[in-house]
Amino acid sequence: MTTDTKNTLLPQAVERRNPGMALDLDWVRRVQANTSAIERRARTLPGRRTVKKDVQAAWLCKAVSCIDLTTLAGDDTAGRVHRLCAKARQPVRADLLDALGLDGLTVGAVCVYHDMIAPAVAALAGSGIPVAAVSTGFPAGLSPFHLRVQEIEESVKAGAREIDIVISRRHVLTGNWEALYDEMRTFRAACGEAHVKAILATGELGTLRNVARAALVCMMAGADFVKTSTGKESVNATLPVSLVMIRAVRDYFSQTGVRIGYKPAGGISKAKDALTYLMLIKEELGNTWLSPHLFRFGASSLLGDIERQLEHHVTGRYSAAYRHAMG
Ligand SMILES: O=C[C@H](O)COP(=O)(O)O
Repeated sequence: MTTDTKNTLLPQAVERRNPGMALDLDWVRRVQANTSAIERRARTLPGRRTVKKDVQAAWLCKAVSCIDLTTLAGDDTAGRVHRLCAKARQPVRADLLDALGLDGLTVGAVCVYHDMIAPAVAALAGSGIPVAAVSTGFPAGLSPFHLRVQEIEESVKAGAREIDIVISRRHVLTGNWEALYDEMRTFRAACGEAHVKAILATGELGTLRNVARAALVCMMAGADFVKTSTGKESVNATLPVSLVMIRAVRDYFSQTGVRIGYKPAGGISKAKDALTYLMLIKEELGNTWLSPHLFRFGASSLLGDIERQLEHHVTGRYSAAYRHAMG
């Protein structure tokens, strides 16, 4: 992979949405997941394919451009969100960026709870960085349905350009694909022009087959992205789950010609893990998906480790982690 020709990784205009399609239950029921084969393939990924030096630095910058820089804590304040947004605008120190030959670099989005949209929108004004809001009774998604829909509408009105919804896990666990489809369809309609990411909460779906089927149904109902986790489940993003979801994205593309984005989220905090995910995307989906339009990391602390690695690449030294702290 090379860096973009103009040496900038700044936000670009948004491309085509997923229009969705009618629910195709035959297709959903045909979907299987060979757990042992998937786990075997996942075990081959970390550390096997390494990229070195300049290429690695370019990949790490690409990873930064794909981060949904996230704060989803009960004690979030406008001050914390302002600091996070300052980091989103300039995720890597200017001297490091210079040494890496990049003119511009931002993260993909800033992801917050509904109440923090206004300070985030204000702090990101003019940057082109979208605000993503978690809505629909995040993280459990168990508030009354009409309130979940209303929350989306309020978040869009407050300026969120991306909405991360949580699905009702029980629809998956009971195989009620019609209910999941209708729910997702309603959420997507409430989003209007805002892009919608469907959080599957894969750690609570029981089986990889359920993960594959849930991803497919959400795509049929118009999800622009499928996302693994809220970050609040006991098991969040994993490589086997990612393989299953990425292959669902690939199948959906081959059947419909529509590209859906993928967002692993929760527990991704190391630069080397980010590289593994980028390799996985490249190998399974191809270079087109290595773009913030089609790939995001949901992460609160990944950026700090990537910046440390980039600093090491440029200066040959590591500084203490607190020098790259946020919040
Ligand atoms: O969607 C993003 C996650 O909530 C972030 O999870 P993390 O704090 O484990 O990086």
